[in-house]
Amino acid sequence: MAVEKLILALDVDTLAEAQRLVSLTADYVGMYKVGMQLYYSCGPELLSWFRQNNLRVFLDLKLHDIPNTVEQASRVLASYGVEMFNVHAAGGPIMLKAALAGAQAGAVAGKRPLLLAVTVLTSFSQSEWEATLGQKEEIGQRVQAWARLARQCGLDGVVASSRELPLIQQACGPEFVTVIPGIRPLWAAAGDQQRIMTPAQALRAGAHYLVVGRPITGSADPREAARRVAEEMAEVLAEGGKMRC
Ligand SMILES: O=C(O)c1cc(=O)[nH]c(=O)n1[C@@H]1O[C@H](COP(=O)(O)O)[C@@H](O)[C@H]1O
Repeated sequence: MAVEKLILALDVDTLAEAQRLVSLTADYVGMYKVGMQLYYSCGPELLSWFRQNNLRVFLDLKLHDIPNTVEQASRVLASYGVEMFNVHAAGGPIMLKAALAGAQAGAVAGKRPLLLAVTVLTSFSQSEWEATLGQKEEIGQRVQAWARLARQCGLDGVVASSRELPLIQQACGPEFVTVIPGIRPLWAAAGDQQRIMTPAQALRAGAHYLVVGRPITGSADPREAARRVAEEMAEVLAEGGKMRC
């Protein structure tokens, strides 16, 4: 059965390849992420295929520009009827509020997408963050500050690594949506991801959604890889269900 909290990152070049991955994984995956690679390659028309097939989409284009540009782009993205999309928290409060206004203006049938703020990319380690960007603070502190800012600006949640979940929850409460990439089952290679956790660890830490890409899409058997991730998640979710009873 599909795990609603599992988002598969369709980082491929063509709609045909995306469709192949969807047909292999639809039994296990709750939502699909369309990111820069697929969107820039195919254009917005590809989203109509997802709409026609009632597939939920996280449109990951990470907007970051002056407020007016982000507001107008957000209006356009919201009009595609996607479930969620994202902007960079580093754009600051005026840009974040402009993104929200744009999302509201583009809402389809009165329903706007969830708007998420990307915090510190999961590909940064603390040492690289300090050495290459000259940052002085802990990544966790920056993520927490940006999560708090996003919430104050009316956004629905953040994209962050699972390691920062306690700090985000402390600042923003348990309802603030957390979308967590940098997910690596024990059997998958980390690649360029630095701040990682397994699906089970991330769910136990309280993540609302997990984003998984290459461990599934780069596998020789994407269907089996998706099944294994979904099974690991379902076990933890079942534990949570028992605890609540
Ligand atoms: O916004 C994102 O989705 C995102 C933010 C982030 O900090 N780290 C991150 O990996 N992502 C995206 O999540 C996906 C992770 O893919 P894999 O590393 O292949 O599992 C990619 O499509 C990234 O673009």
